[in-house]
Amino acid sequence: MRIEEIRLHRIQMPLKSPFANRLTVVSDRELIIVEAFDSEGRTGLGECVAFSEPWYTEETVDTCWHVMERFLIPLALGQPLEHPREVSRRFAPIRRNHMAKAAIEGAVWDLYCRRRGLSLAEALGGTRRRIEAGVAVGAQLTMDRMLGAIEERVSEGYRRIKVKIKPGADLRVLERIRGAFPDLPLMADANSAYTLADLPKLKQLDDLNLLMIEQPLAADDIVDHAKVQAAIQTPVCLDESICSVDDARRAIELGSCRVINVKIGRVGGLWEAKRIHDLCRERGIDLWCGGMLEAGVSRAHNIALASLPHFNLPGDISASSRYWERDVTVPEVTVDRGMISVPREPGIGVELDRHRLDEVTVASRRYP
Ligand SMILES: O=C(O)CCC(=O)c1ccccc1C(=O)O
Ligand SMILES: [Mg+2]
Repeated sequence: MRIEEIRLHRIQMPLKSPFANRLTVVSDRELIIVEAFDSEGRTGLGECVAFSEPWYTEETVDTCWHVMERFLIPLALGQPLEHPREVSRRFAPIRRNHMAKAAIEGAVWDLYCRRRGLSLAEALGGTRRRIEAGVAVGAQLTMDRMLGAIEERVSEGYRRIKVKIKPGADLRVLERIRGAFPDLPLMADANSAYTLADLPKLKQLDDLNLLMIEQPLAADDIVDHAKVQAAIQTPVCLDESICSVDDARRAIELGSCRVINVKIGRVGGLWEAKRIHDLCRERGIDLWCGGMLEAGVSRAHNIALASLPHFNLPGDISASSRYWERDVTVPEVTVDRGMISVPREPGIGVELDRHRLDEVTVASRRYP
């Protein structure tokens, strides 16, 4: 197969309600939708999940557009590709820029699958027909609102709730939530809010029966996380620290985590994500698929990935309606008694809603 043309669409969509964590508040989500075309005019879809500002990783919508336009798209166009796994090899001369790479690679996967009449889940080795849905609740202004937001998600059927914590809003908040929902599968994401000096506080979380604590320490650390995991009973999950299968291997060897949250964008694509899946299965490390407040294209990629057998915990994969009044893809993703169906149509199983895409597009370009 040859990629003859690539189109980028920069979009901006308001979230139904702002999503707050300790680092930022996201109200308007900017994203880049990627279309890759073969010579027969078939299309594959990708989505770049970088944010407008570099608070989660160093990439932004602008840096991704630049890196795709200037470096990645020229490498992707023209030369024949046998299989999407070759894309990451072709991008290897470009350092990092994982979200930019994953966006193009994702479009190539979708195109490859549509050409072959395979669903993305099948092509990746997925075995589940339905996956468990979990949901993240953003920081709230008051405790009552937090409990109300959780109640709402629980009544929608979500199988696991994640809340954001930071110093000053951690133990007390979690105790209140635990008091109101004694049996709820509950976890906390710190987005690097703590240091080793907070170890006594992190130990106190052990009484709360949390599924895990996500990314307590720095985004670039795996050494101190090993000290935390050795000192506490609650499983440590790494998010920001894992940017490749090699990062995952080193973290596992050091004992830095018992769980990994894999995000396709953060690790540079589906192929790398699948390799992390295979490694976690071999080493007995729990695994789930994270979220990026994404639109329907990336959501569809996540669902296909999470159908692999070792995704053994509910991820941050929620219904389209969790974040969007109207998404750029159809059909929308729905949650039925806490489960999401894995599409069986060729490719990612969703199409662009052109009318909606046009409504939210701020810039489009085609290459070459
Ligand atoms: O529901 C989602 O899409 C994920 C919510 C979430 O926690 C998150 C959202 C944006 C960036 C980072 C994170 C995170 O997992 O740390
Ligand atoms: Mg996280």
